Amino acid sequence: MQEKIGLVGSSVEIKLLKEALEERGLKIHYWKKEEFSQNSFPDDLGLLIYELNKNERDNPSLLENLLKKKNLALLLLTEEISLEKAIDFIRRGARDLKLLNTPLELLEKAVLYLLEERRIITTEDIFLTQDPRLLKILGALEEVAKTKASVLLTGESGTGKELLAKYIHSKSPRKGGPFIAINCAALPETLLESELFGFEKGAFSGANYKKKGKIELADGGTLLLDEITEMGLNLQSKLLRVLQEGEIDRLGGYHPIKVDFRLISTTNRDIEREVQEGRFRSDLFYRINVITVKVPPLRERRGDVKLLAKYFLEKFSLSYQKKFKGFTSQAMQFLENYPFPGNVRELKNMLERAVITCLDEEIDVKHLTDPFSEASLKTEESQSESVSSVLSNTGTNFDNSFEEVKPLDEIEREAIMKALRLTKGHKARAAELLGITVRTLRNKLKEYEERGLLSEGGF
Ligand SMILES: Nc1ncnc2c1ncn2[C@@H]1O[C@H](COP(=O)(O)OP(=O)(O)OP(=O)(O)O)[C@@H](O)[C@H]1O
Repeated sequence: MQEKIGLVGSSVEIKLLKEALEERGLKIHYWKKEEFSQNSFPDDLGLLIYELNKNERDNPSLLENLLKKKNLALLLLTEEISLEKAIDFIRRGARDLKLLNTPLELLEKAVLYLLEERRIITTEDIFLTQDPRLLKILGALEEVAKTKASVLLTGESGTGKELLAKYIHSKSPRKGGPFIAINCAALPETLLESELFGFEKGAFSGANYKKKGKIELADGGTLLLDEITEMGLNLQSKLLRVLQEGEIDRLGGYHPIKVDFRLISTTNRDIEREVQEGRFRSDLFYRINVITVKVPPLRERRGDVKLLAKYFLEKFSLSYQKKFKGFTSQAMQFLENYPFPGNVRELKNMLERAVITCLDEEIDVKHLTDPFSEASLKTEESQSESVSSVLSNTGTNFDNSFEEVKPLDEIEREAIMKALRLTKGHKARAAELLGITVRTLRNKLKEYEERGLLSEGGF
């Protein structure tokens, strides 16, 4: 999606704009003025940011070929221009026109607005990172993407596994094909089977029509099996057969159907342990993990917090049409120290909530913390006190007393127990408060139970 942005120009402003957009993780096709030809550039450009030279500024017909391209949003950047000429450009098909001395921030906004409008950046998040380990992984995955190798993505919930799977698909020769995802934990076994394999009319009572399964729908593209470790042993054997034979049998079908797809699987469980304990077939395990990537939790790549926080702030400001100067220094400090048990998903939810609730110019700690949390339910006067209590509850430590630093998994467990206490054991509400999925919460509780960390009396 991202390569659909082009930029033409040689002025300092254009270069600064290019840098600013790249810092947001956007990929840009860039041409110097003398290198660009109106007649040959990628067909799939959705937005072209184009700097006018003096000749072009005085004579809009010189841009005729660009202006008449229906599917291209053209943003023109220019030095002083007469109102009459500016209107002429817009009439002839330019989408927007800005002066080169417009502040960079506003130029960026105009570009982001058009990207939103063209759905170049709204529908999907761009996988943003500046973490050296993840950048290396992205580079390696670009190579892997060219092959058909199965990829297993492991890592905690909310770390971006599904987004990474989409990244692999977008870099693969199959990118023009479908990307089909199914969450194996979300459906009971029999439903999952019919969703995956499809069925013929009359295959079982209630099958009044023929339905293609997700595997068949992924033909020519990529199939993402989210939470593959939640699949039962019976279905695992069927999946293994598909991978071995390259064909599927619809339920109730007479003939196998050839399928060609790349498999990407994800799990946030210790899959090797699942194999050792007999819950996951070892032969299937070897088939699905030709390449394994462990996506690190957000707390282990603190540099990404700032980058992602700014990105989500921009994204949601655009969606909700609000304007903010940025974060207060306390808010930034909070973000930099908060452990994010729900990873990027939690950060994203936090920023969306902040954008909705903030009526000030800057996002402050009070906007980042959940309005339904215990601390936030206190009165206005005690707000600053409650903010510091939120910080200390989450293990944030602004002095140098090392003995107060707790291991992150302990802080995480305390946060979970507190959420359960506050919601009187209501798992869905607790998960919402924590910014994680109910499934993750269940998995965590199961793990605590196995480790004997749950007290007899409940939370
Ligand atoms: N590096 C990133 N850049 C931008 N957005 C991100 C990034 N990582 C995750 N996100 C966003 O955070 C949310 C959670 O990501 P995603 O669903 O990919 O996580 P996951 O690891 O698959 O979670 P789960 O295991 O719970 O399914 C999504 O909205 C995704 O777009």
